[in-house]
Amino acid sequence: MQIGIIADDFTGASDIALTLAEAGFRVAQFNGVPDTAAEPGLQAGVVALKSRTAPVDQAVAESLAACDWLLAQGCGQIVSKVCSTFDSTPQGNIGPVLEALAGRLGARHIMVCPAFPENGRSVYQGHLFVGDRLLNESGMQDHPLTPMTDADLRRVLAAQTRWPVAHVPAQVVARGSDAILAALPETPAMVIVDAIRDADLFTIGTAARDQVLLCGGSGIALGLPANHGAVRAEPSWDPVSGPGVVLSGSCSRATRAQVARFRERHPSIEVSAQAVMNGSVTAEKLADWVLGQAGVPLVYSSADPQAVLDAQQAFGREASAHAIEMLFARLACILAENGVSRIVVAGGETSGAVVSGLGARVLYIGRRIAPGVPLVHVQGRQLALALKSGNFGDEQFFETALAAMEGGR
Ligand SMILES: Nc1ncnc2c1ncn2[C@@H]1O[C@H](COP(=O)(O)OP(=O)(O)O)[C@@H](O)[C@H]1O
Ligand SMILES: O=C(O)[C@@H](O)C(=O)COP(=O)(O)O
Repeated sequence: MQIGIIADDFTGASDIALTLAEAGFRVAQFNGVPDTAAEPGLQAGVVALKSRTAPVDQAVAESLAACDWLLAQGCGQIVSKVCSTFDSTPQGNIGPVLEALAGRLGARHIMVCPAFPENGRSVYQGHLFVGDRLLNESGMQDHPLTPMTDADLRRVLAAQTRWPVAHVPAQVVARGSDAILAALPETPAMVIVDAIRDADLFTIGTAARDQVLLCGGSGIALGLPANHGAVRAEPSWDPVSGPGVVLSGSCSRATRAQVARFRERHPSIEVSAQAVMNGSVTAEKLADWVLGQAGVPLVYSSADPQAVLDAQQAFGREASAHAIEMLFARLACILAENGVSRIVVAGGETSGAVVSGLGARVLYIGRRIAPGVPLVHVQGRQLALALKSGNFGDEQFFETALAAMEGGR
């Protein structure tokens, strides 16, 4: 393997795995740190962790374990994959994880760029935009676990690390990869690099040829396979048919619109945090309901910011999130055991829980359903998944994903 990715959540992992696959690399997603060697012939491995919201010590330990495994597979470059909206808790895992990885790898500079222009995330003058809004006005300020209230990435990162945080502005990036390298400070630093177009990310990829450690969203990987001579290609997909289900634990704006649309045309059931916490809803009861439906049903806990806030005030932020995630994990496990073979999941934390519930250790990446979301196939099983990041996909995403799994559109 040449490039190793440590992803802080599962949707993010499949997002960057798609970028690498489309750039022509043979890639697999590993859910958690594997305890055996990877199959031969892979050029990139993505280790998916559920560390974005974990306590700092745990996130650091898991990231180092992932790094060690990737180094043992031969990787010469490590990418720490974070969200394109730079999601982190107020305690902040991104800075401490990068410090630890830099220590392990001997990195002096860490270029940091979460831009994903195709999905509207751009970094300009150190600030992160979602479309034409600053991050803190994009809806991310209401995220259930990682509210983002500051768009200045230099300030966000500086609050999480003892390292100096430098900045390479768009004007320098536009001058090319040598200009980026020349702009890196002489002393060790984390460096926010602006990118507003894919072309900027390709330039950053070229500049990063000899950098042992990088940090970013999936866009940071756009130009990396070309450094190894890879040529762009569409990943292949073997169709999977059979019963399907949509599981949505994401409360992000895009997901709520997708839920609203899907509900109009398909059987659906809402799960409230209250019902999960008082035990009146269980995975077993939900599975009975799902398996009794004609067509593809939707189970969702997706709720607006006020409902989420009410639940958090009543039961606690972590406790309500954890209980809902465990419900989806158990539900997915029962459904797969009963023949459900197409599962669309909305939400990064939710996807982590579901994939763990399914006991899926290795995922192969198929073609794209939407920017940042590939079809994925669980190794050794007739089971297709789509792990959709909260804010990705258009309103028809769920229907598109289910059809794409069967080979159609
Ligand atoms: N109704 C709800 N009330 C409180 N928390 C919720 C509710 N529904 C989902 N959650 C929690 O919110 C979090 C959503 O995060 P995630 O799945 O990563 O979605 P996204 O990709 O949109 O960020 C999960 O931990 C989930 O369990
Ligand atoms: O970079 C991104 O935006 C995604 O790859 C990602 O990490 C999304 O996280 P969630 O919104 O929590 O699914």
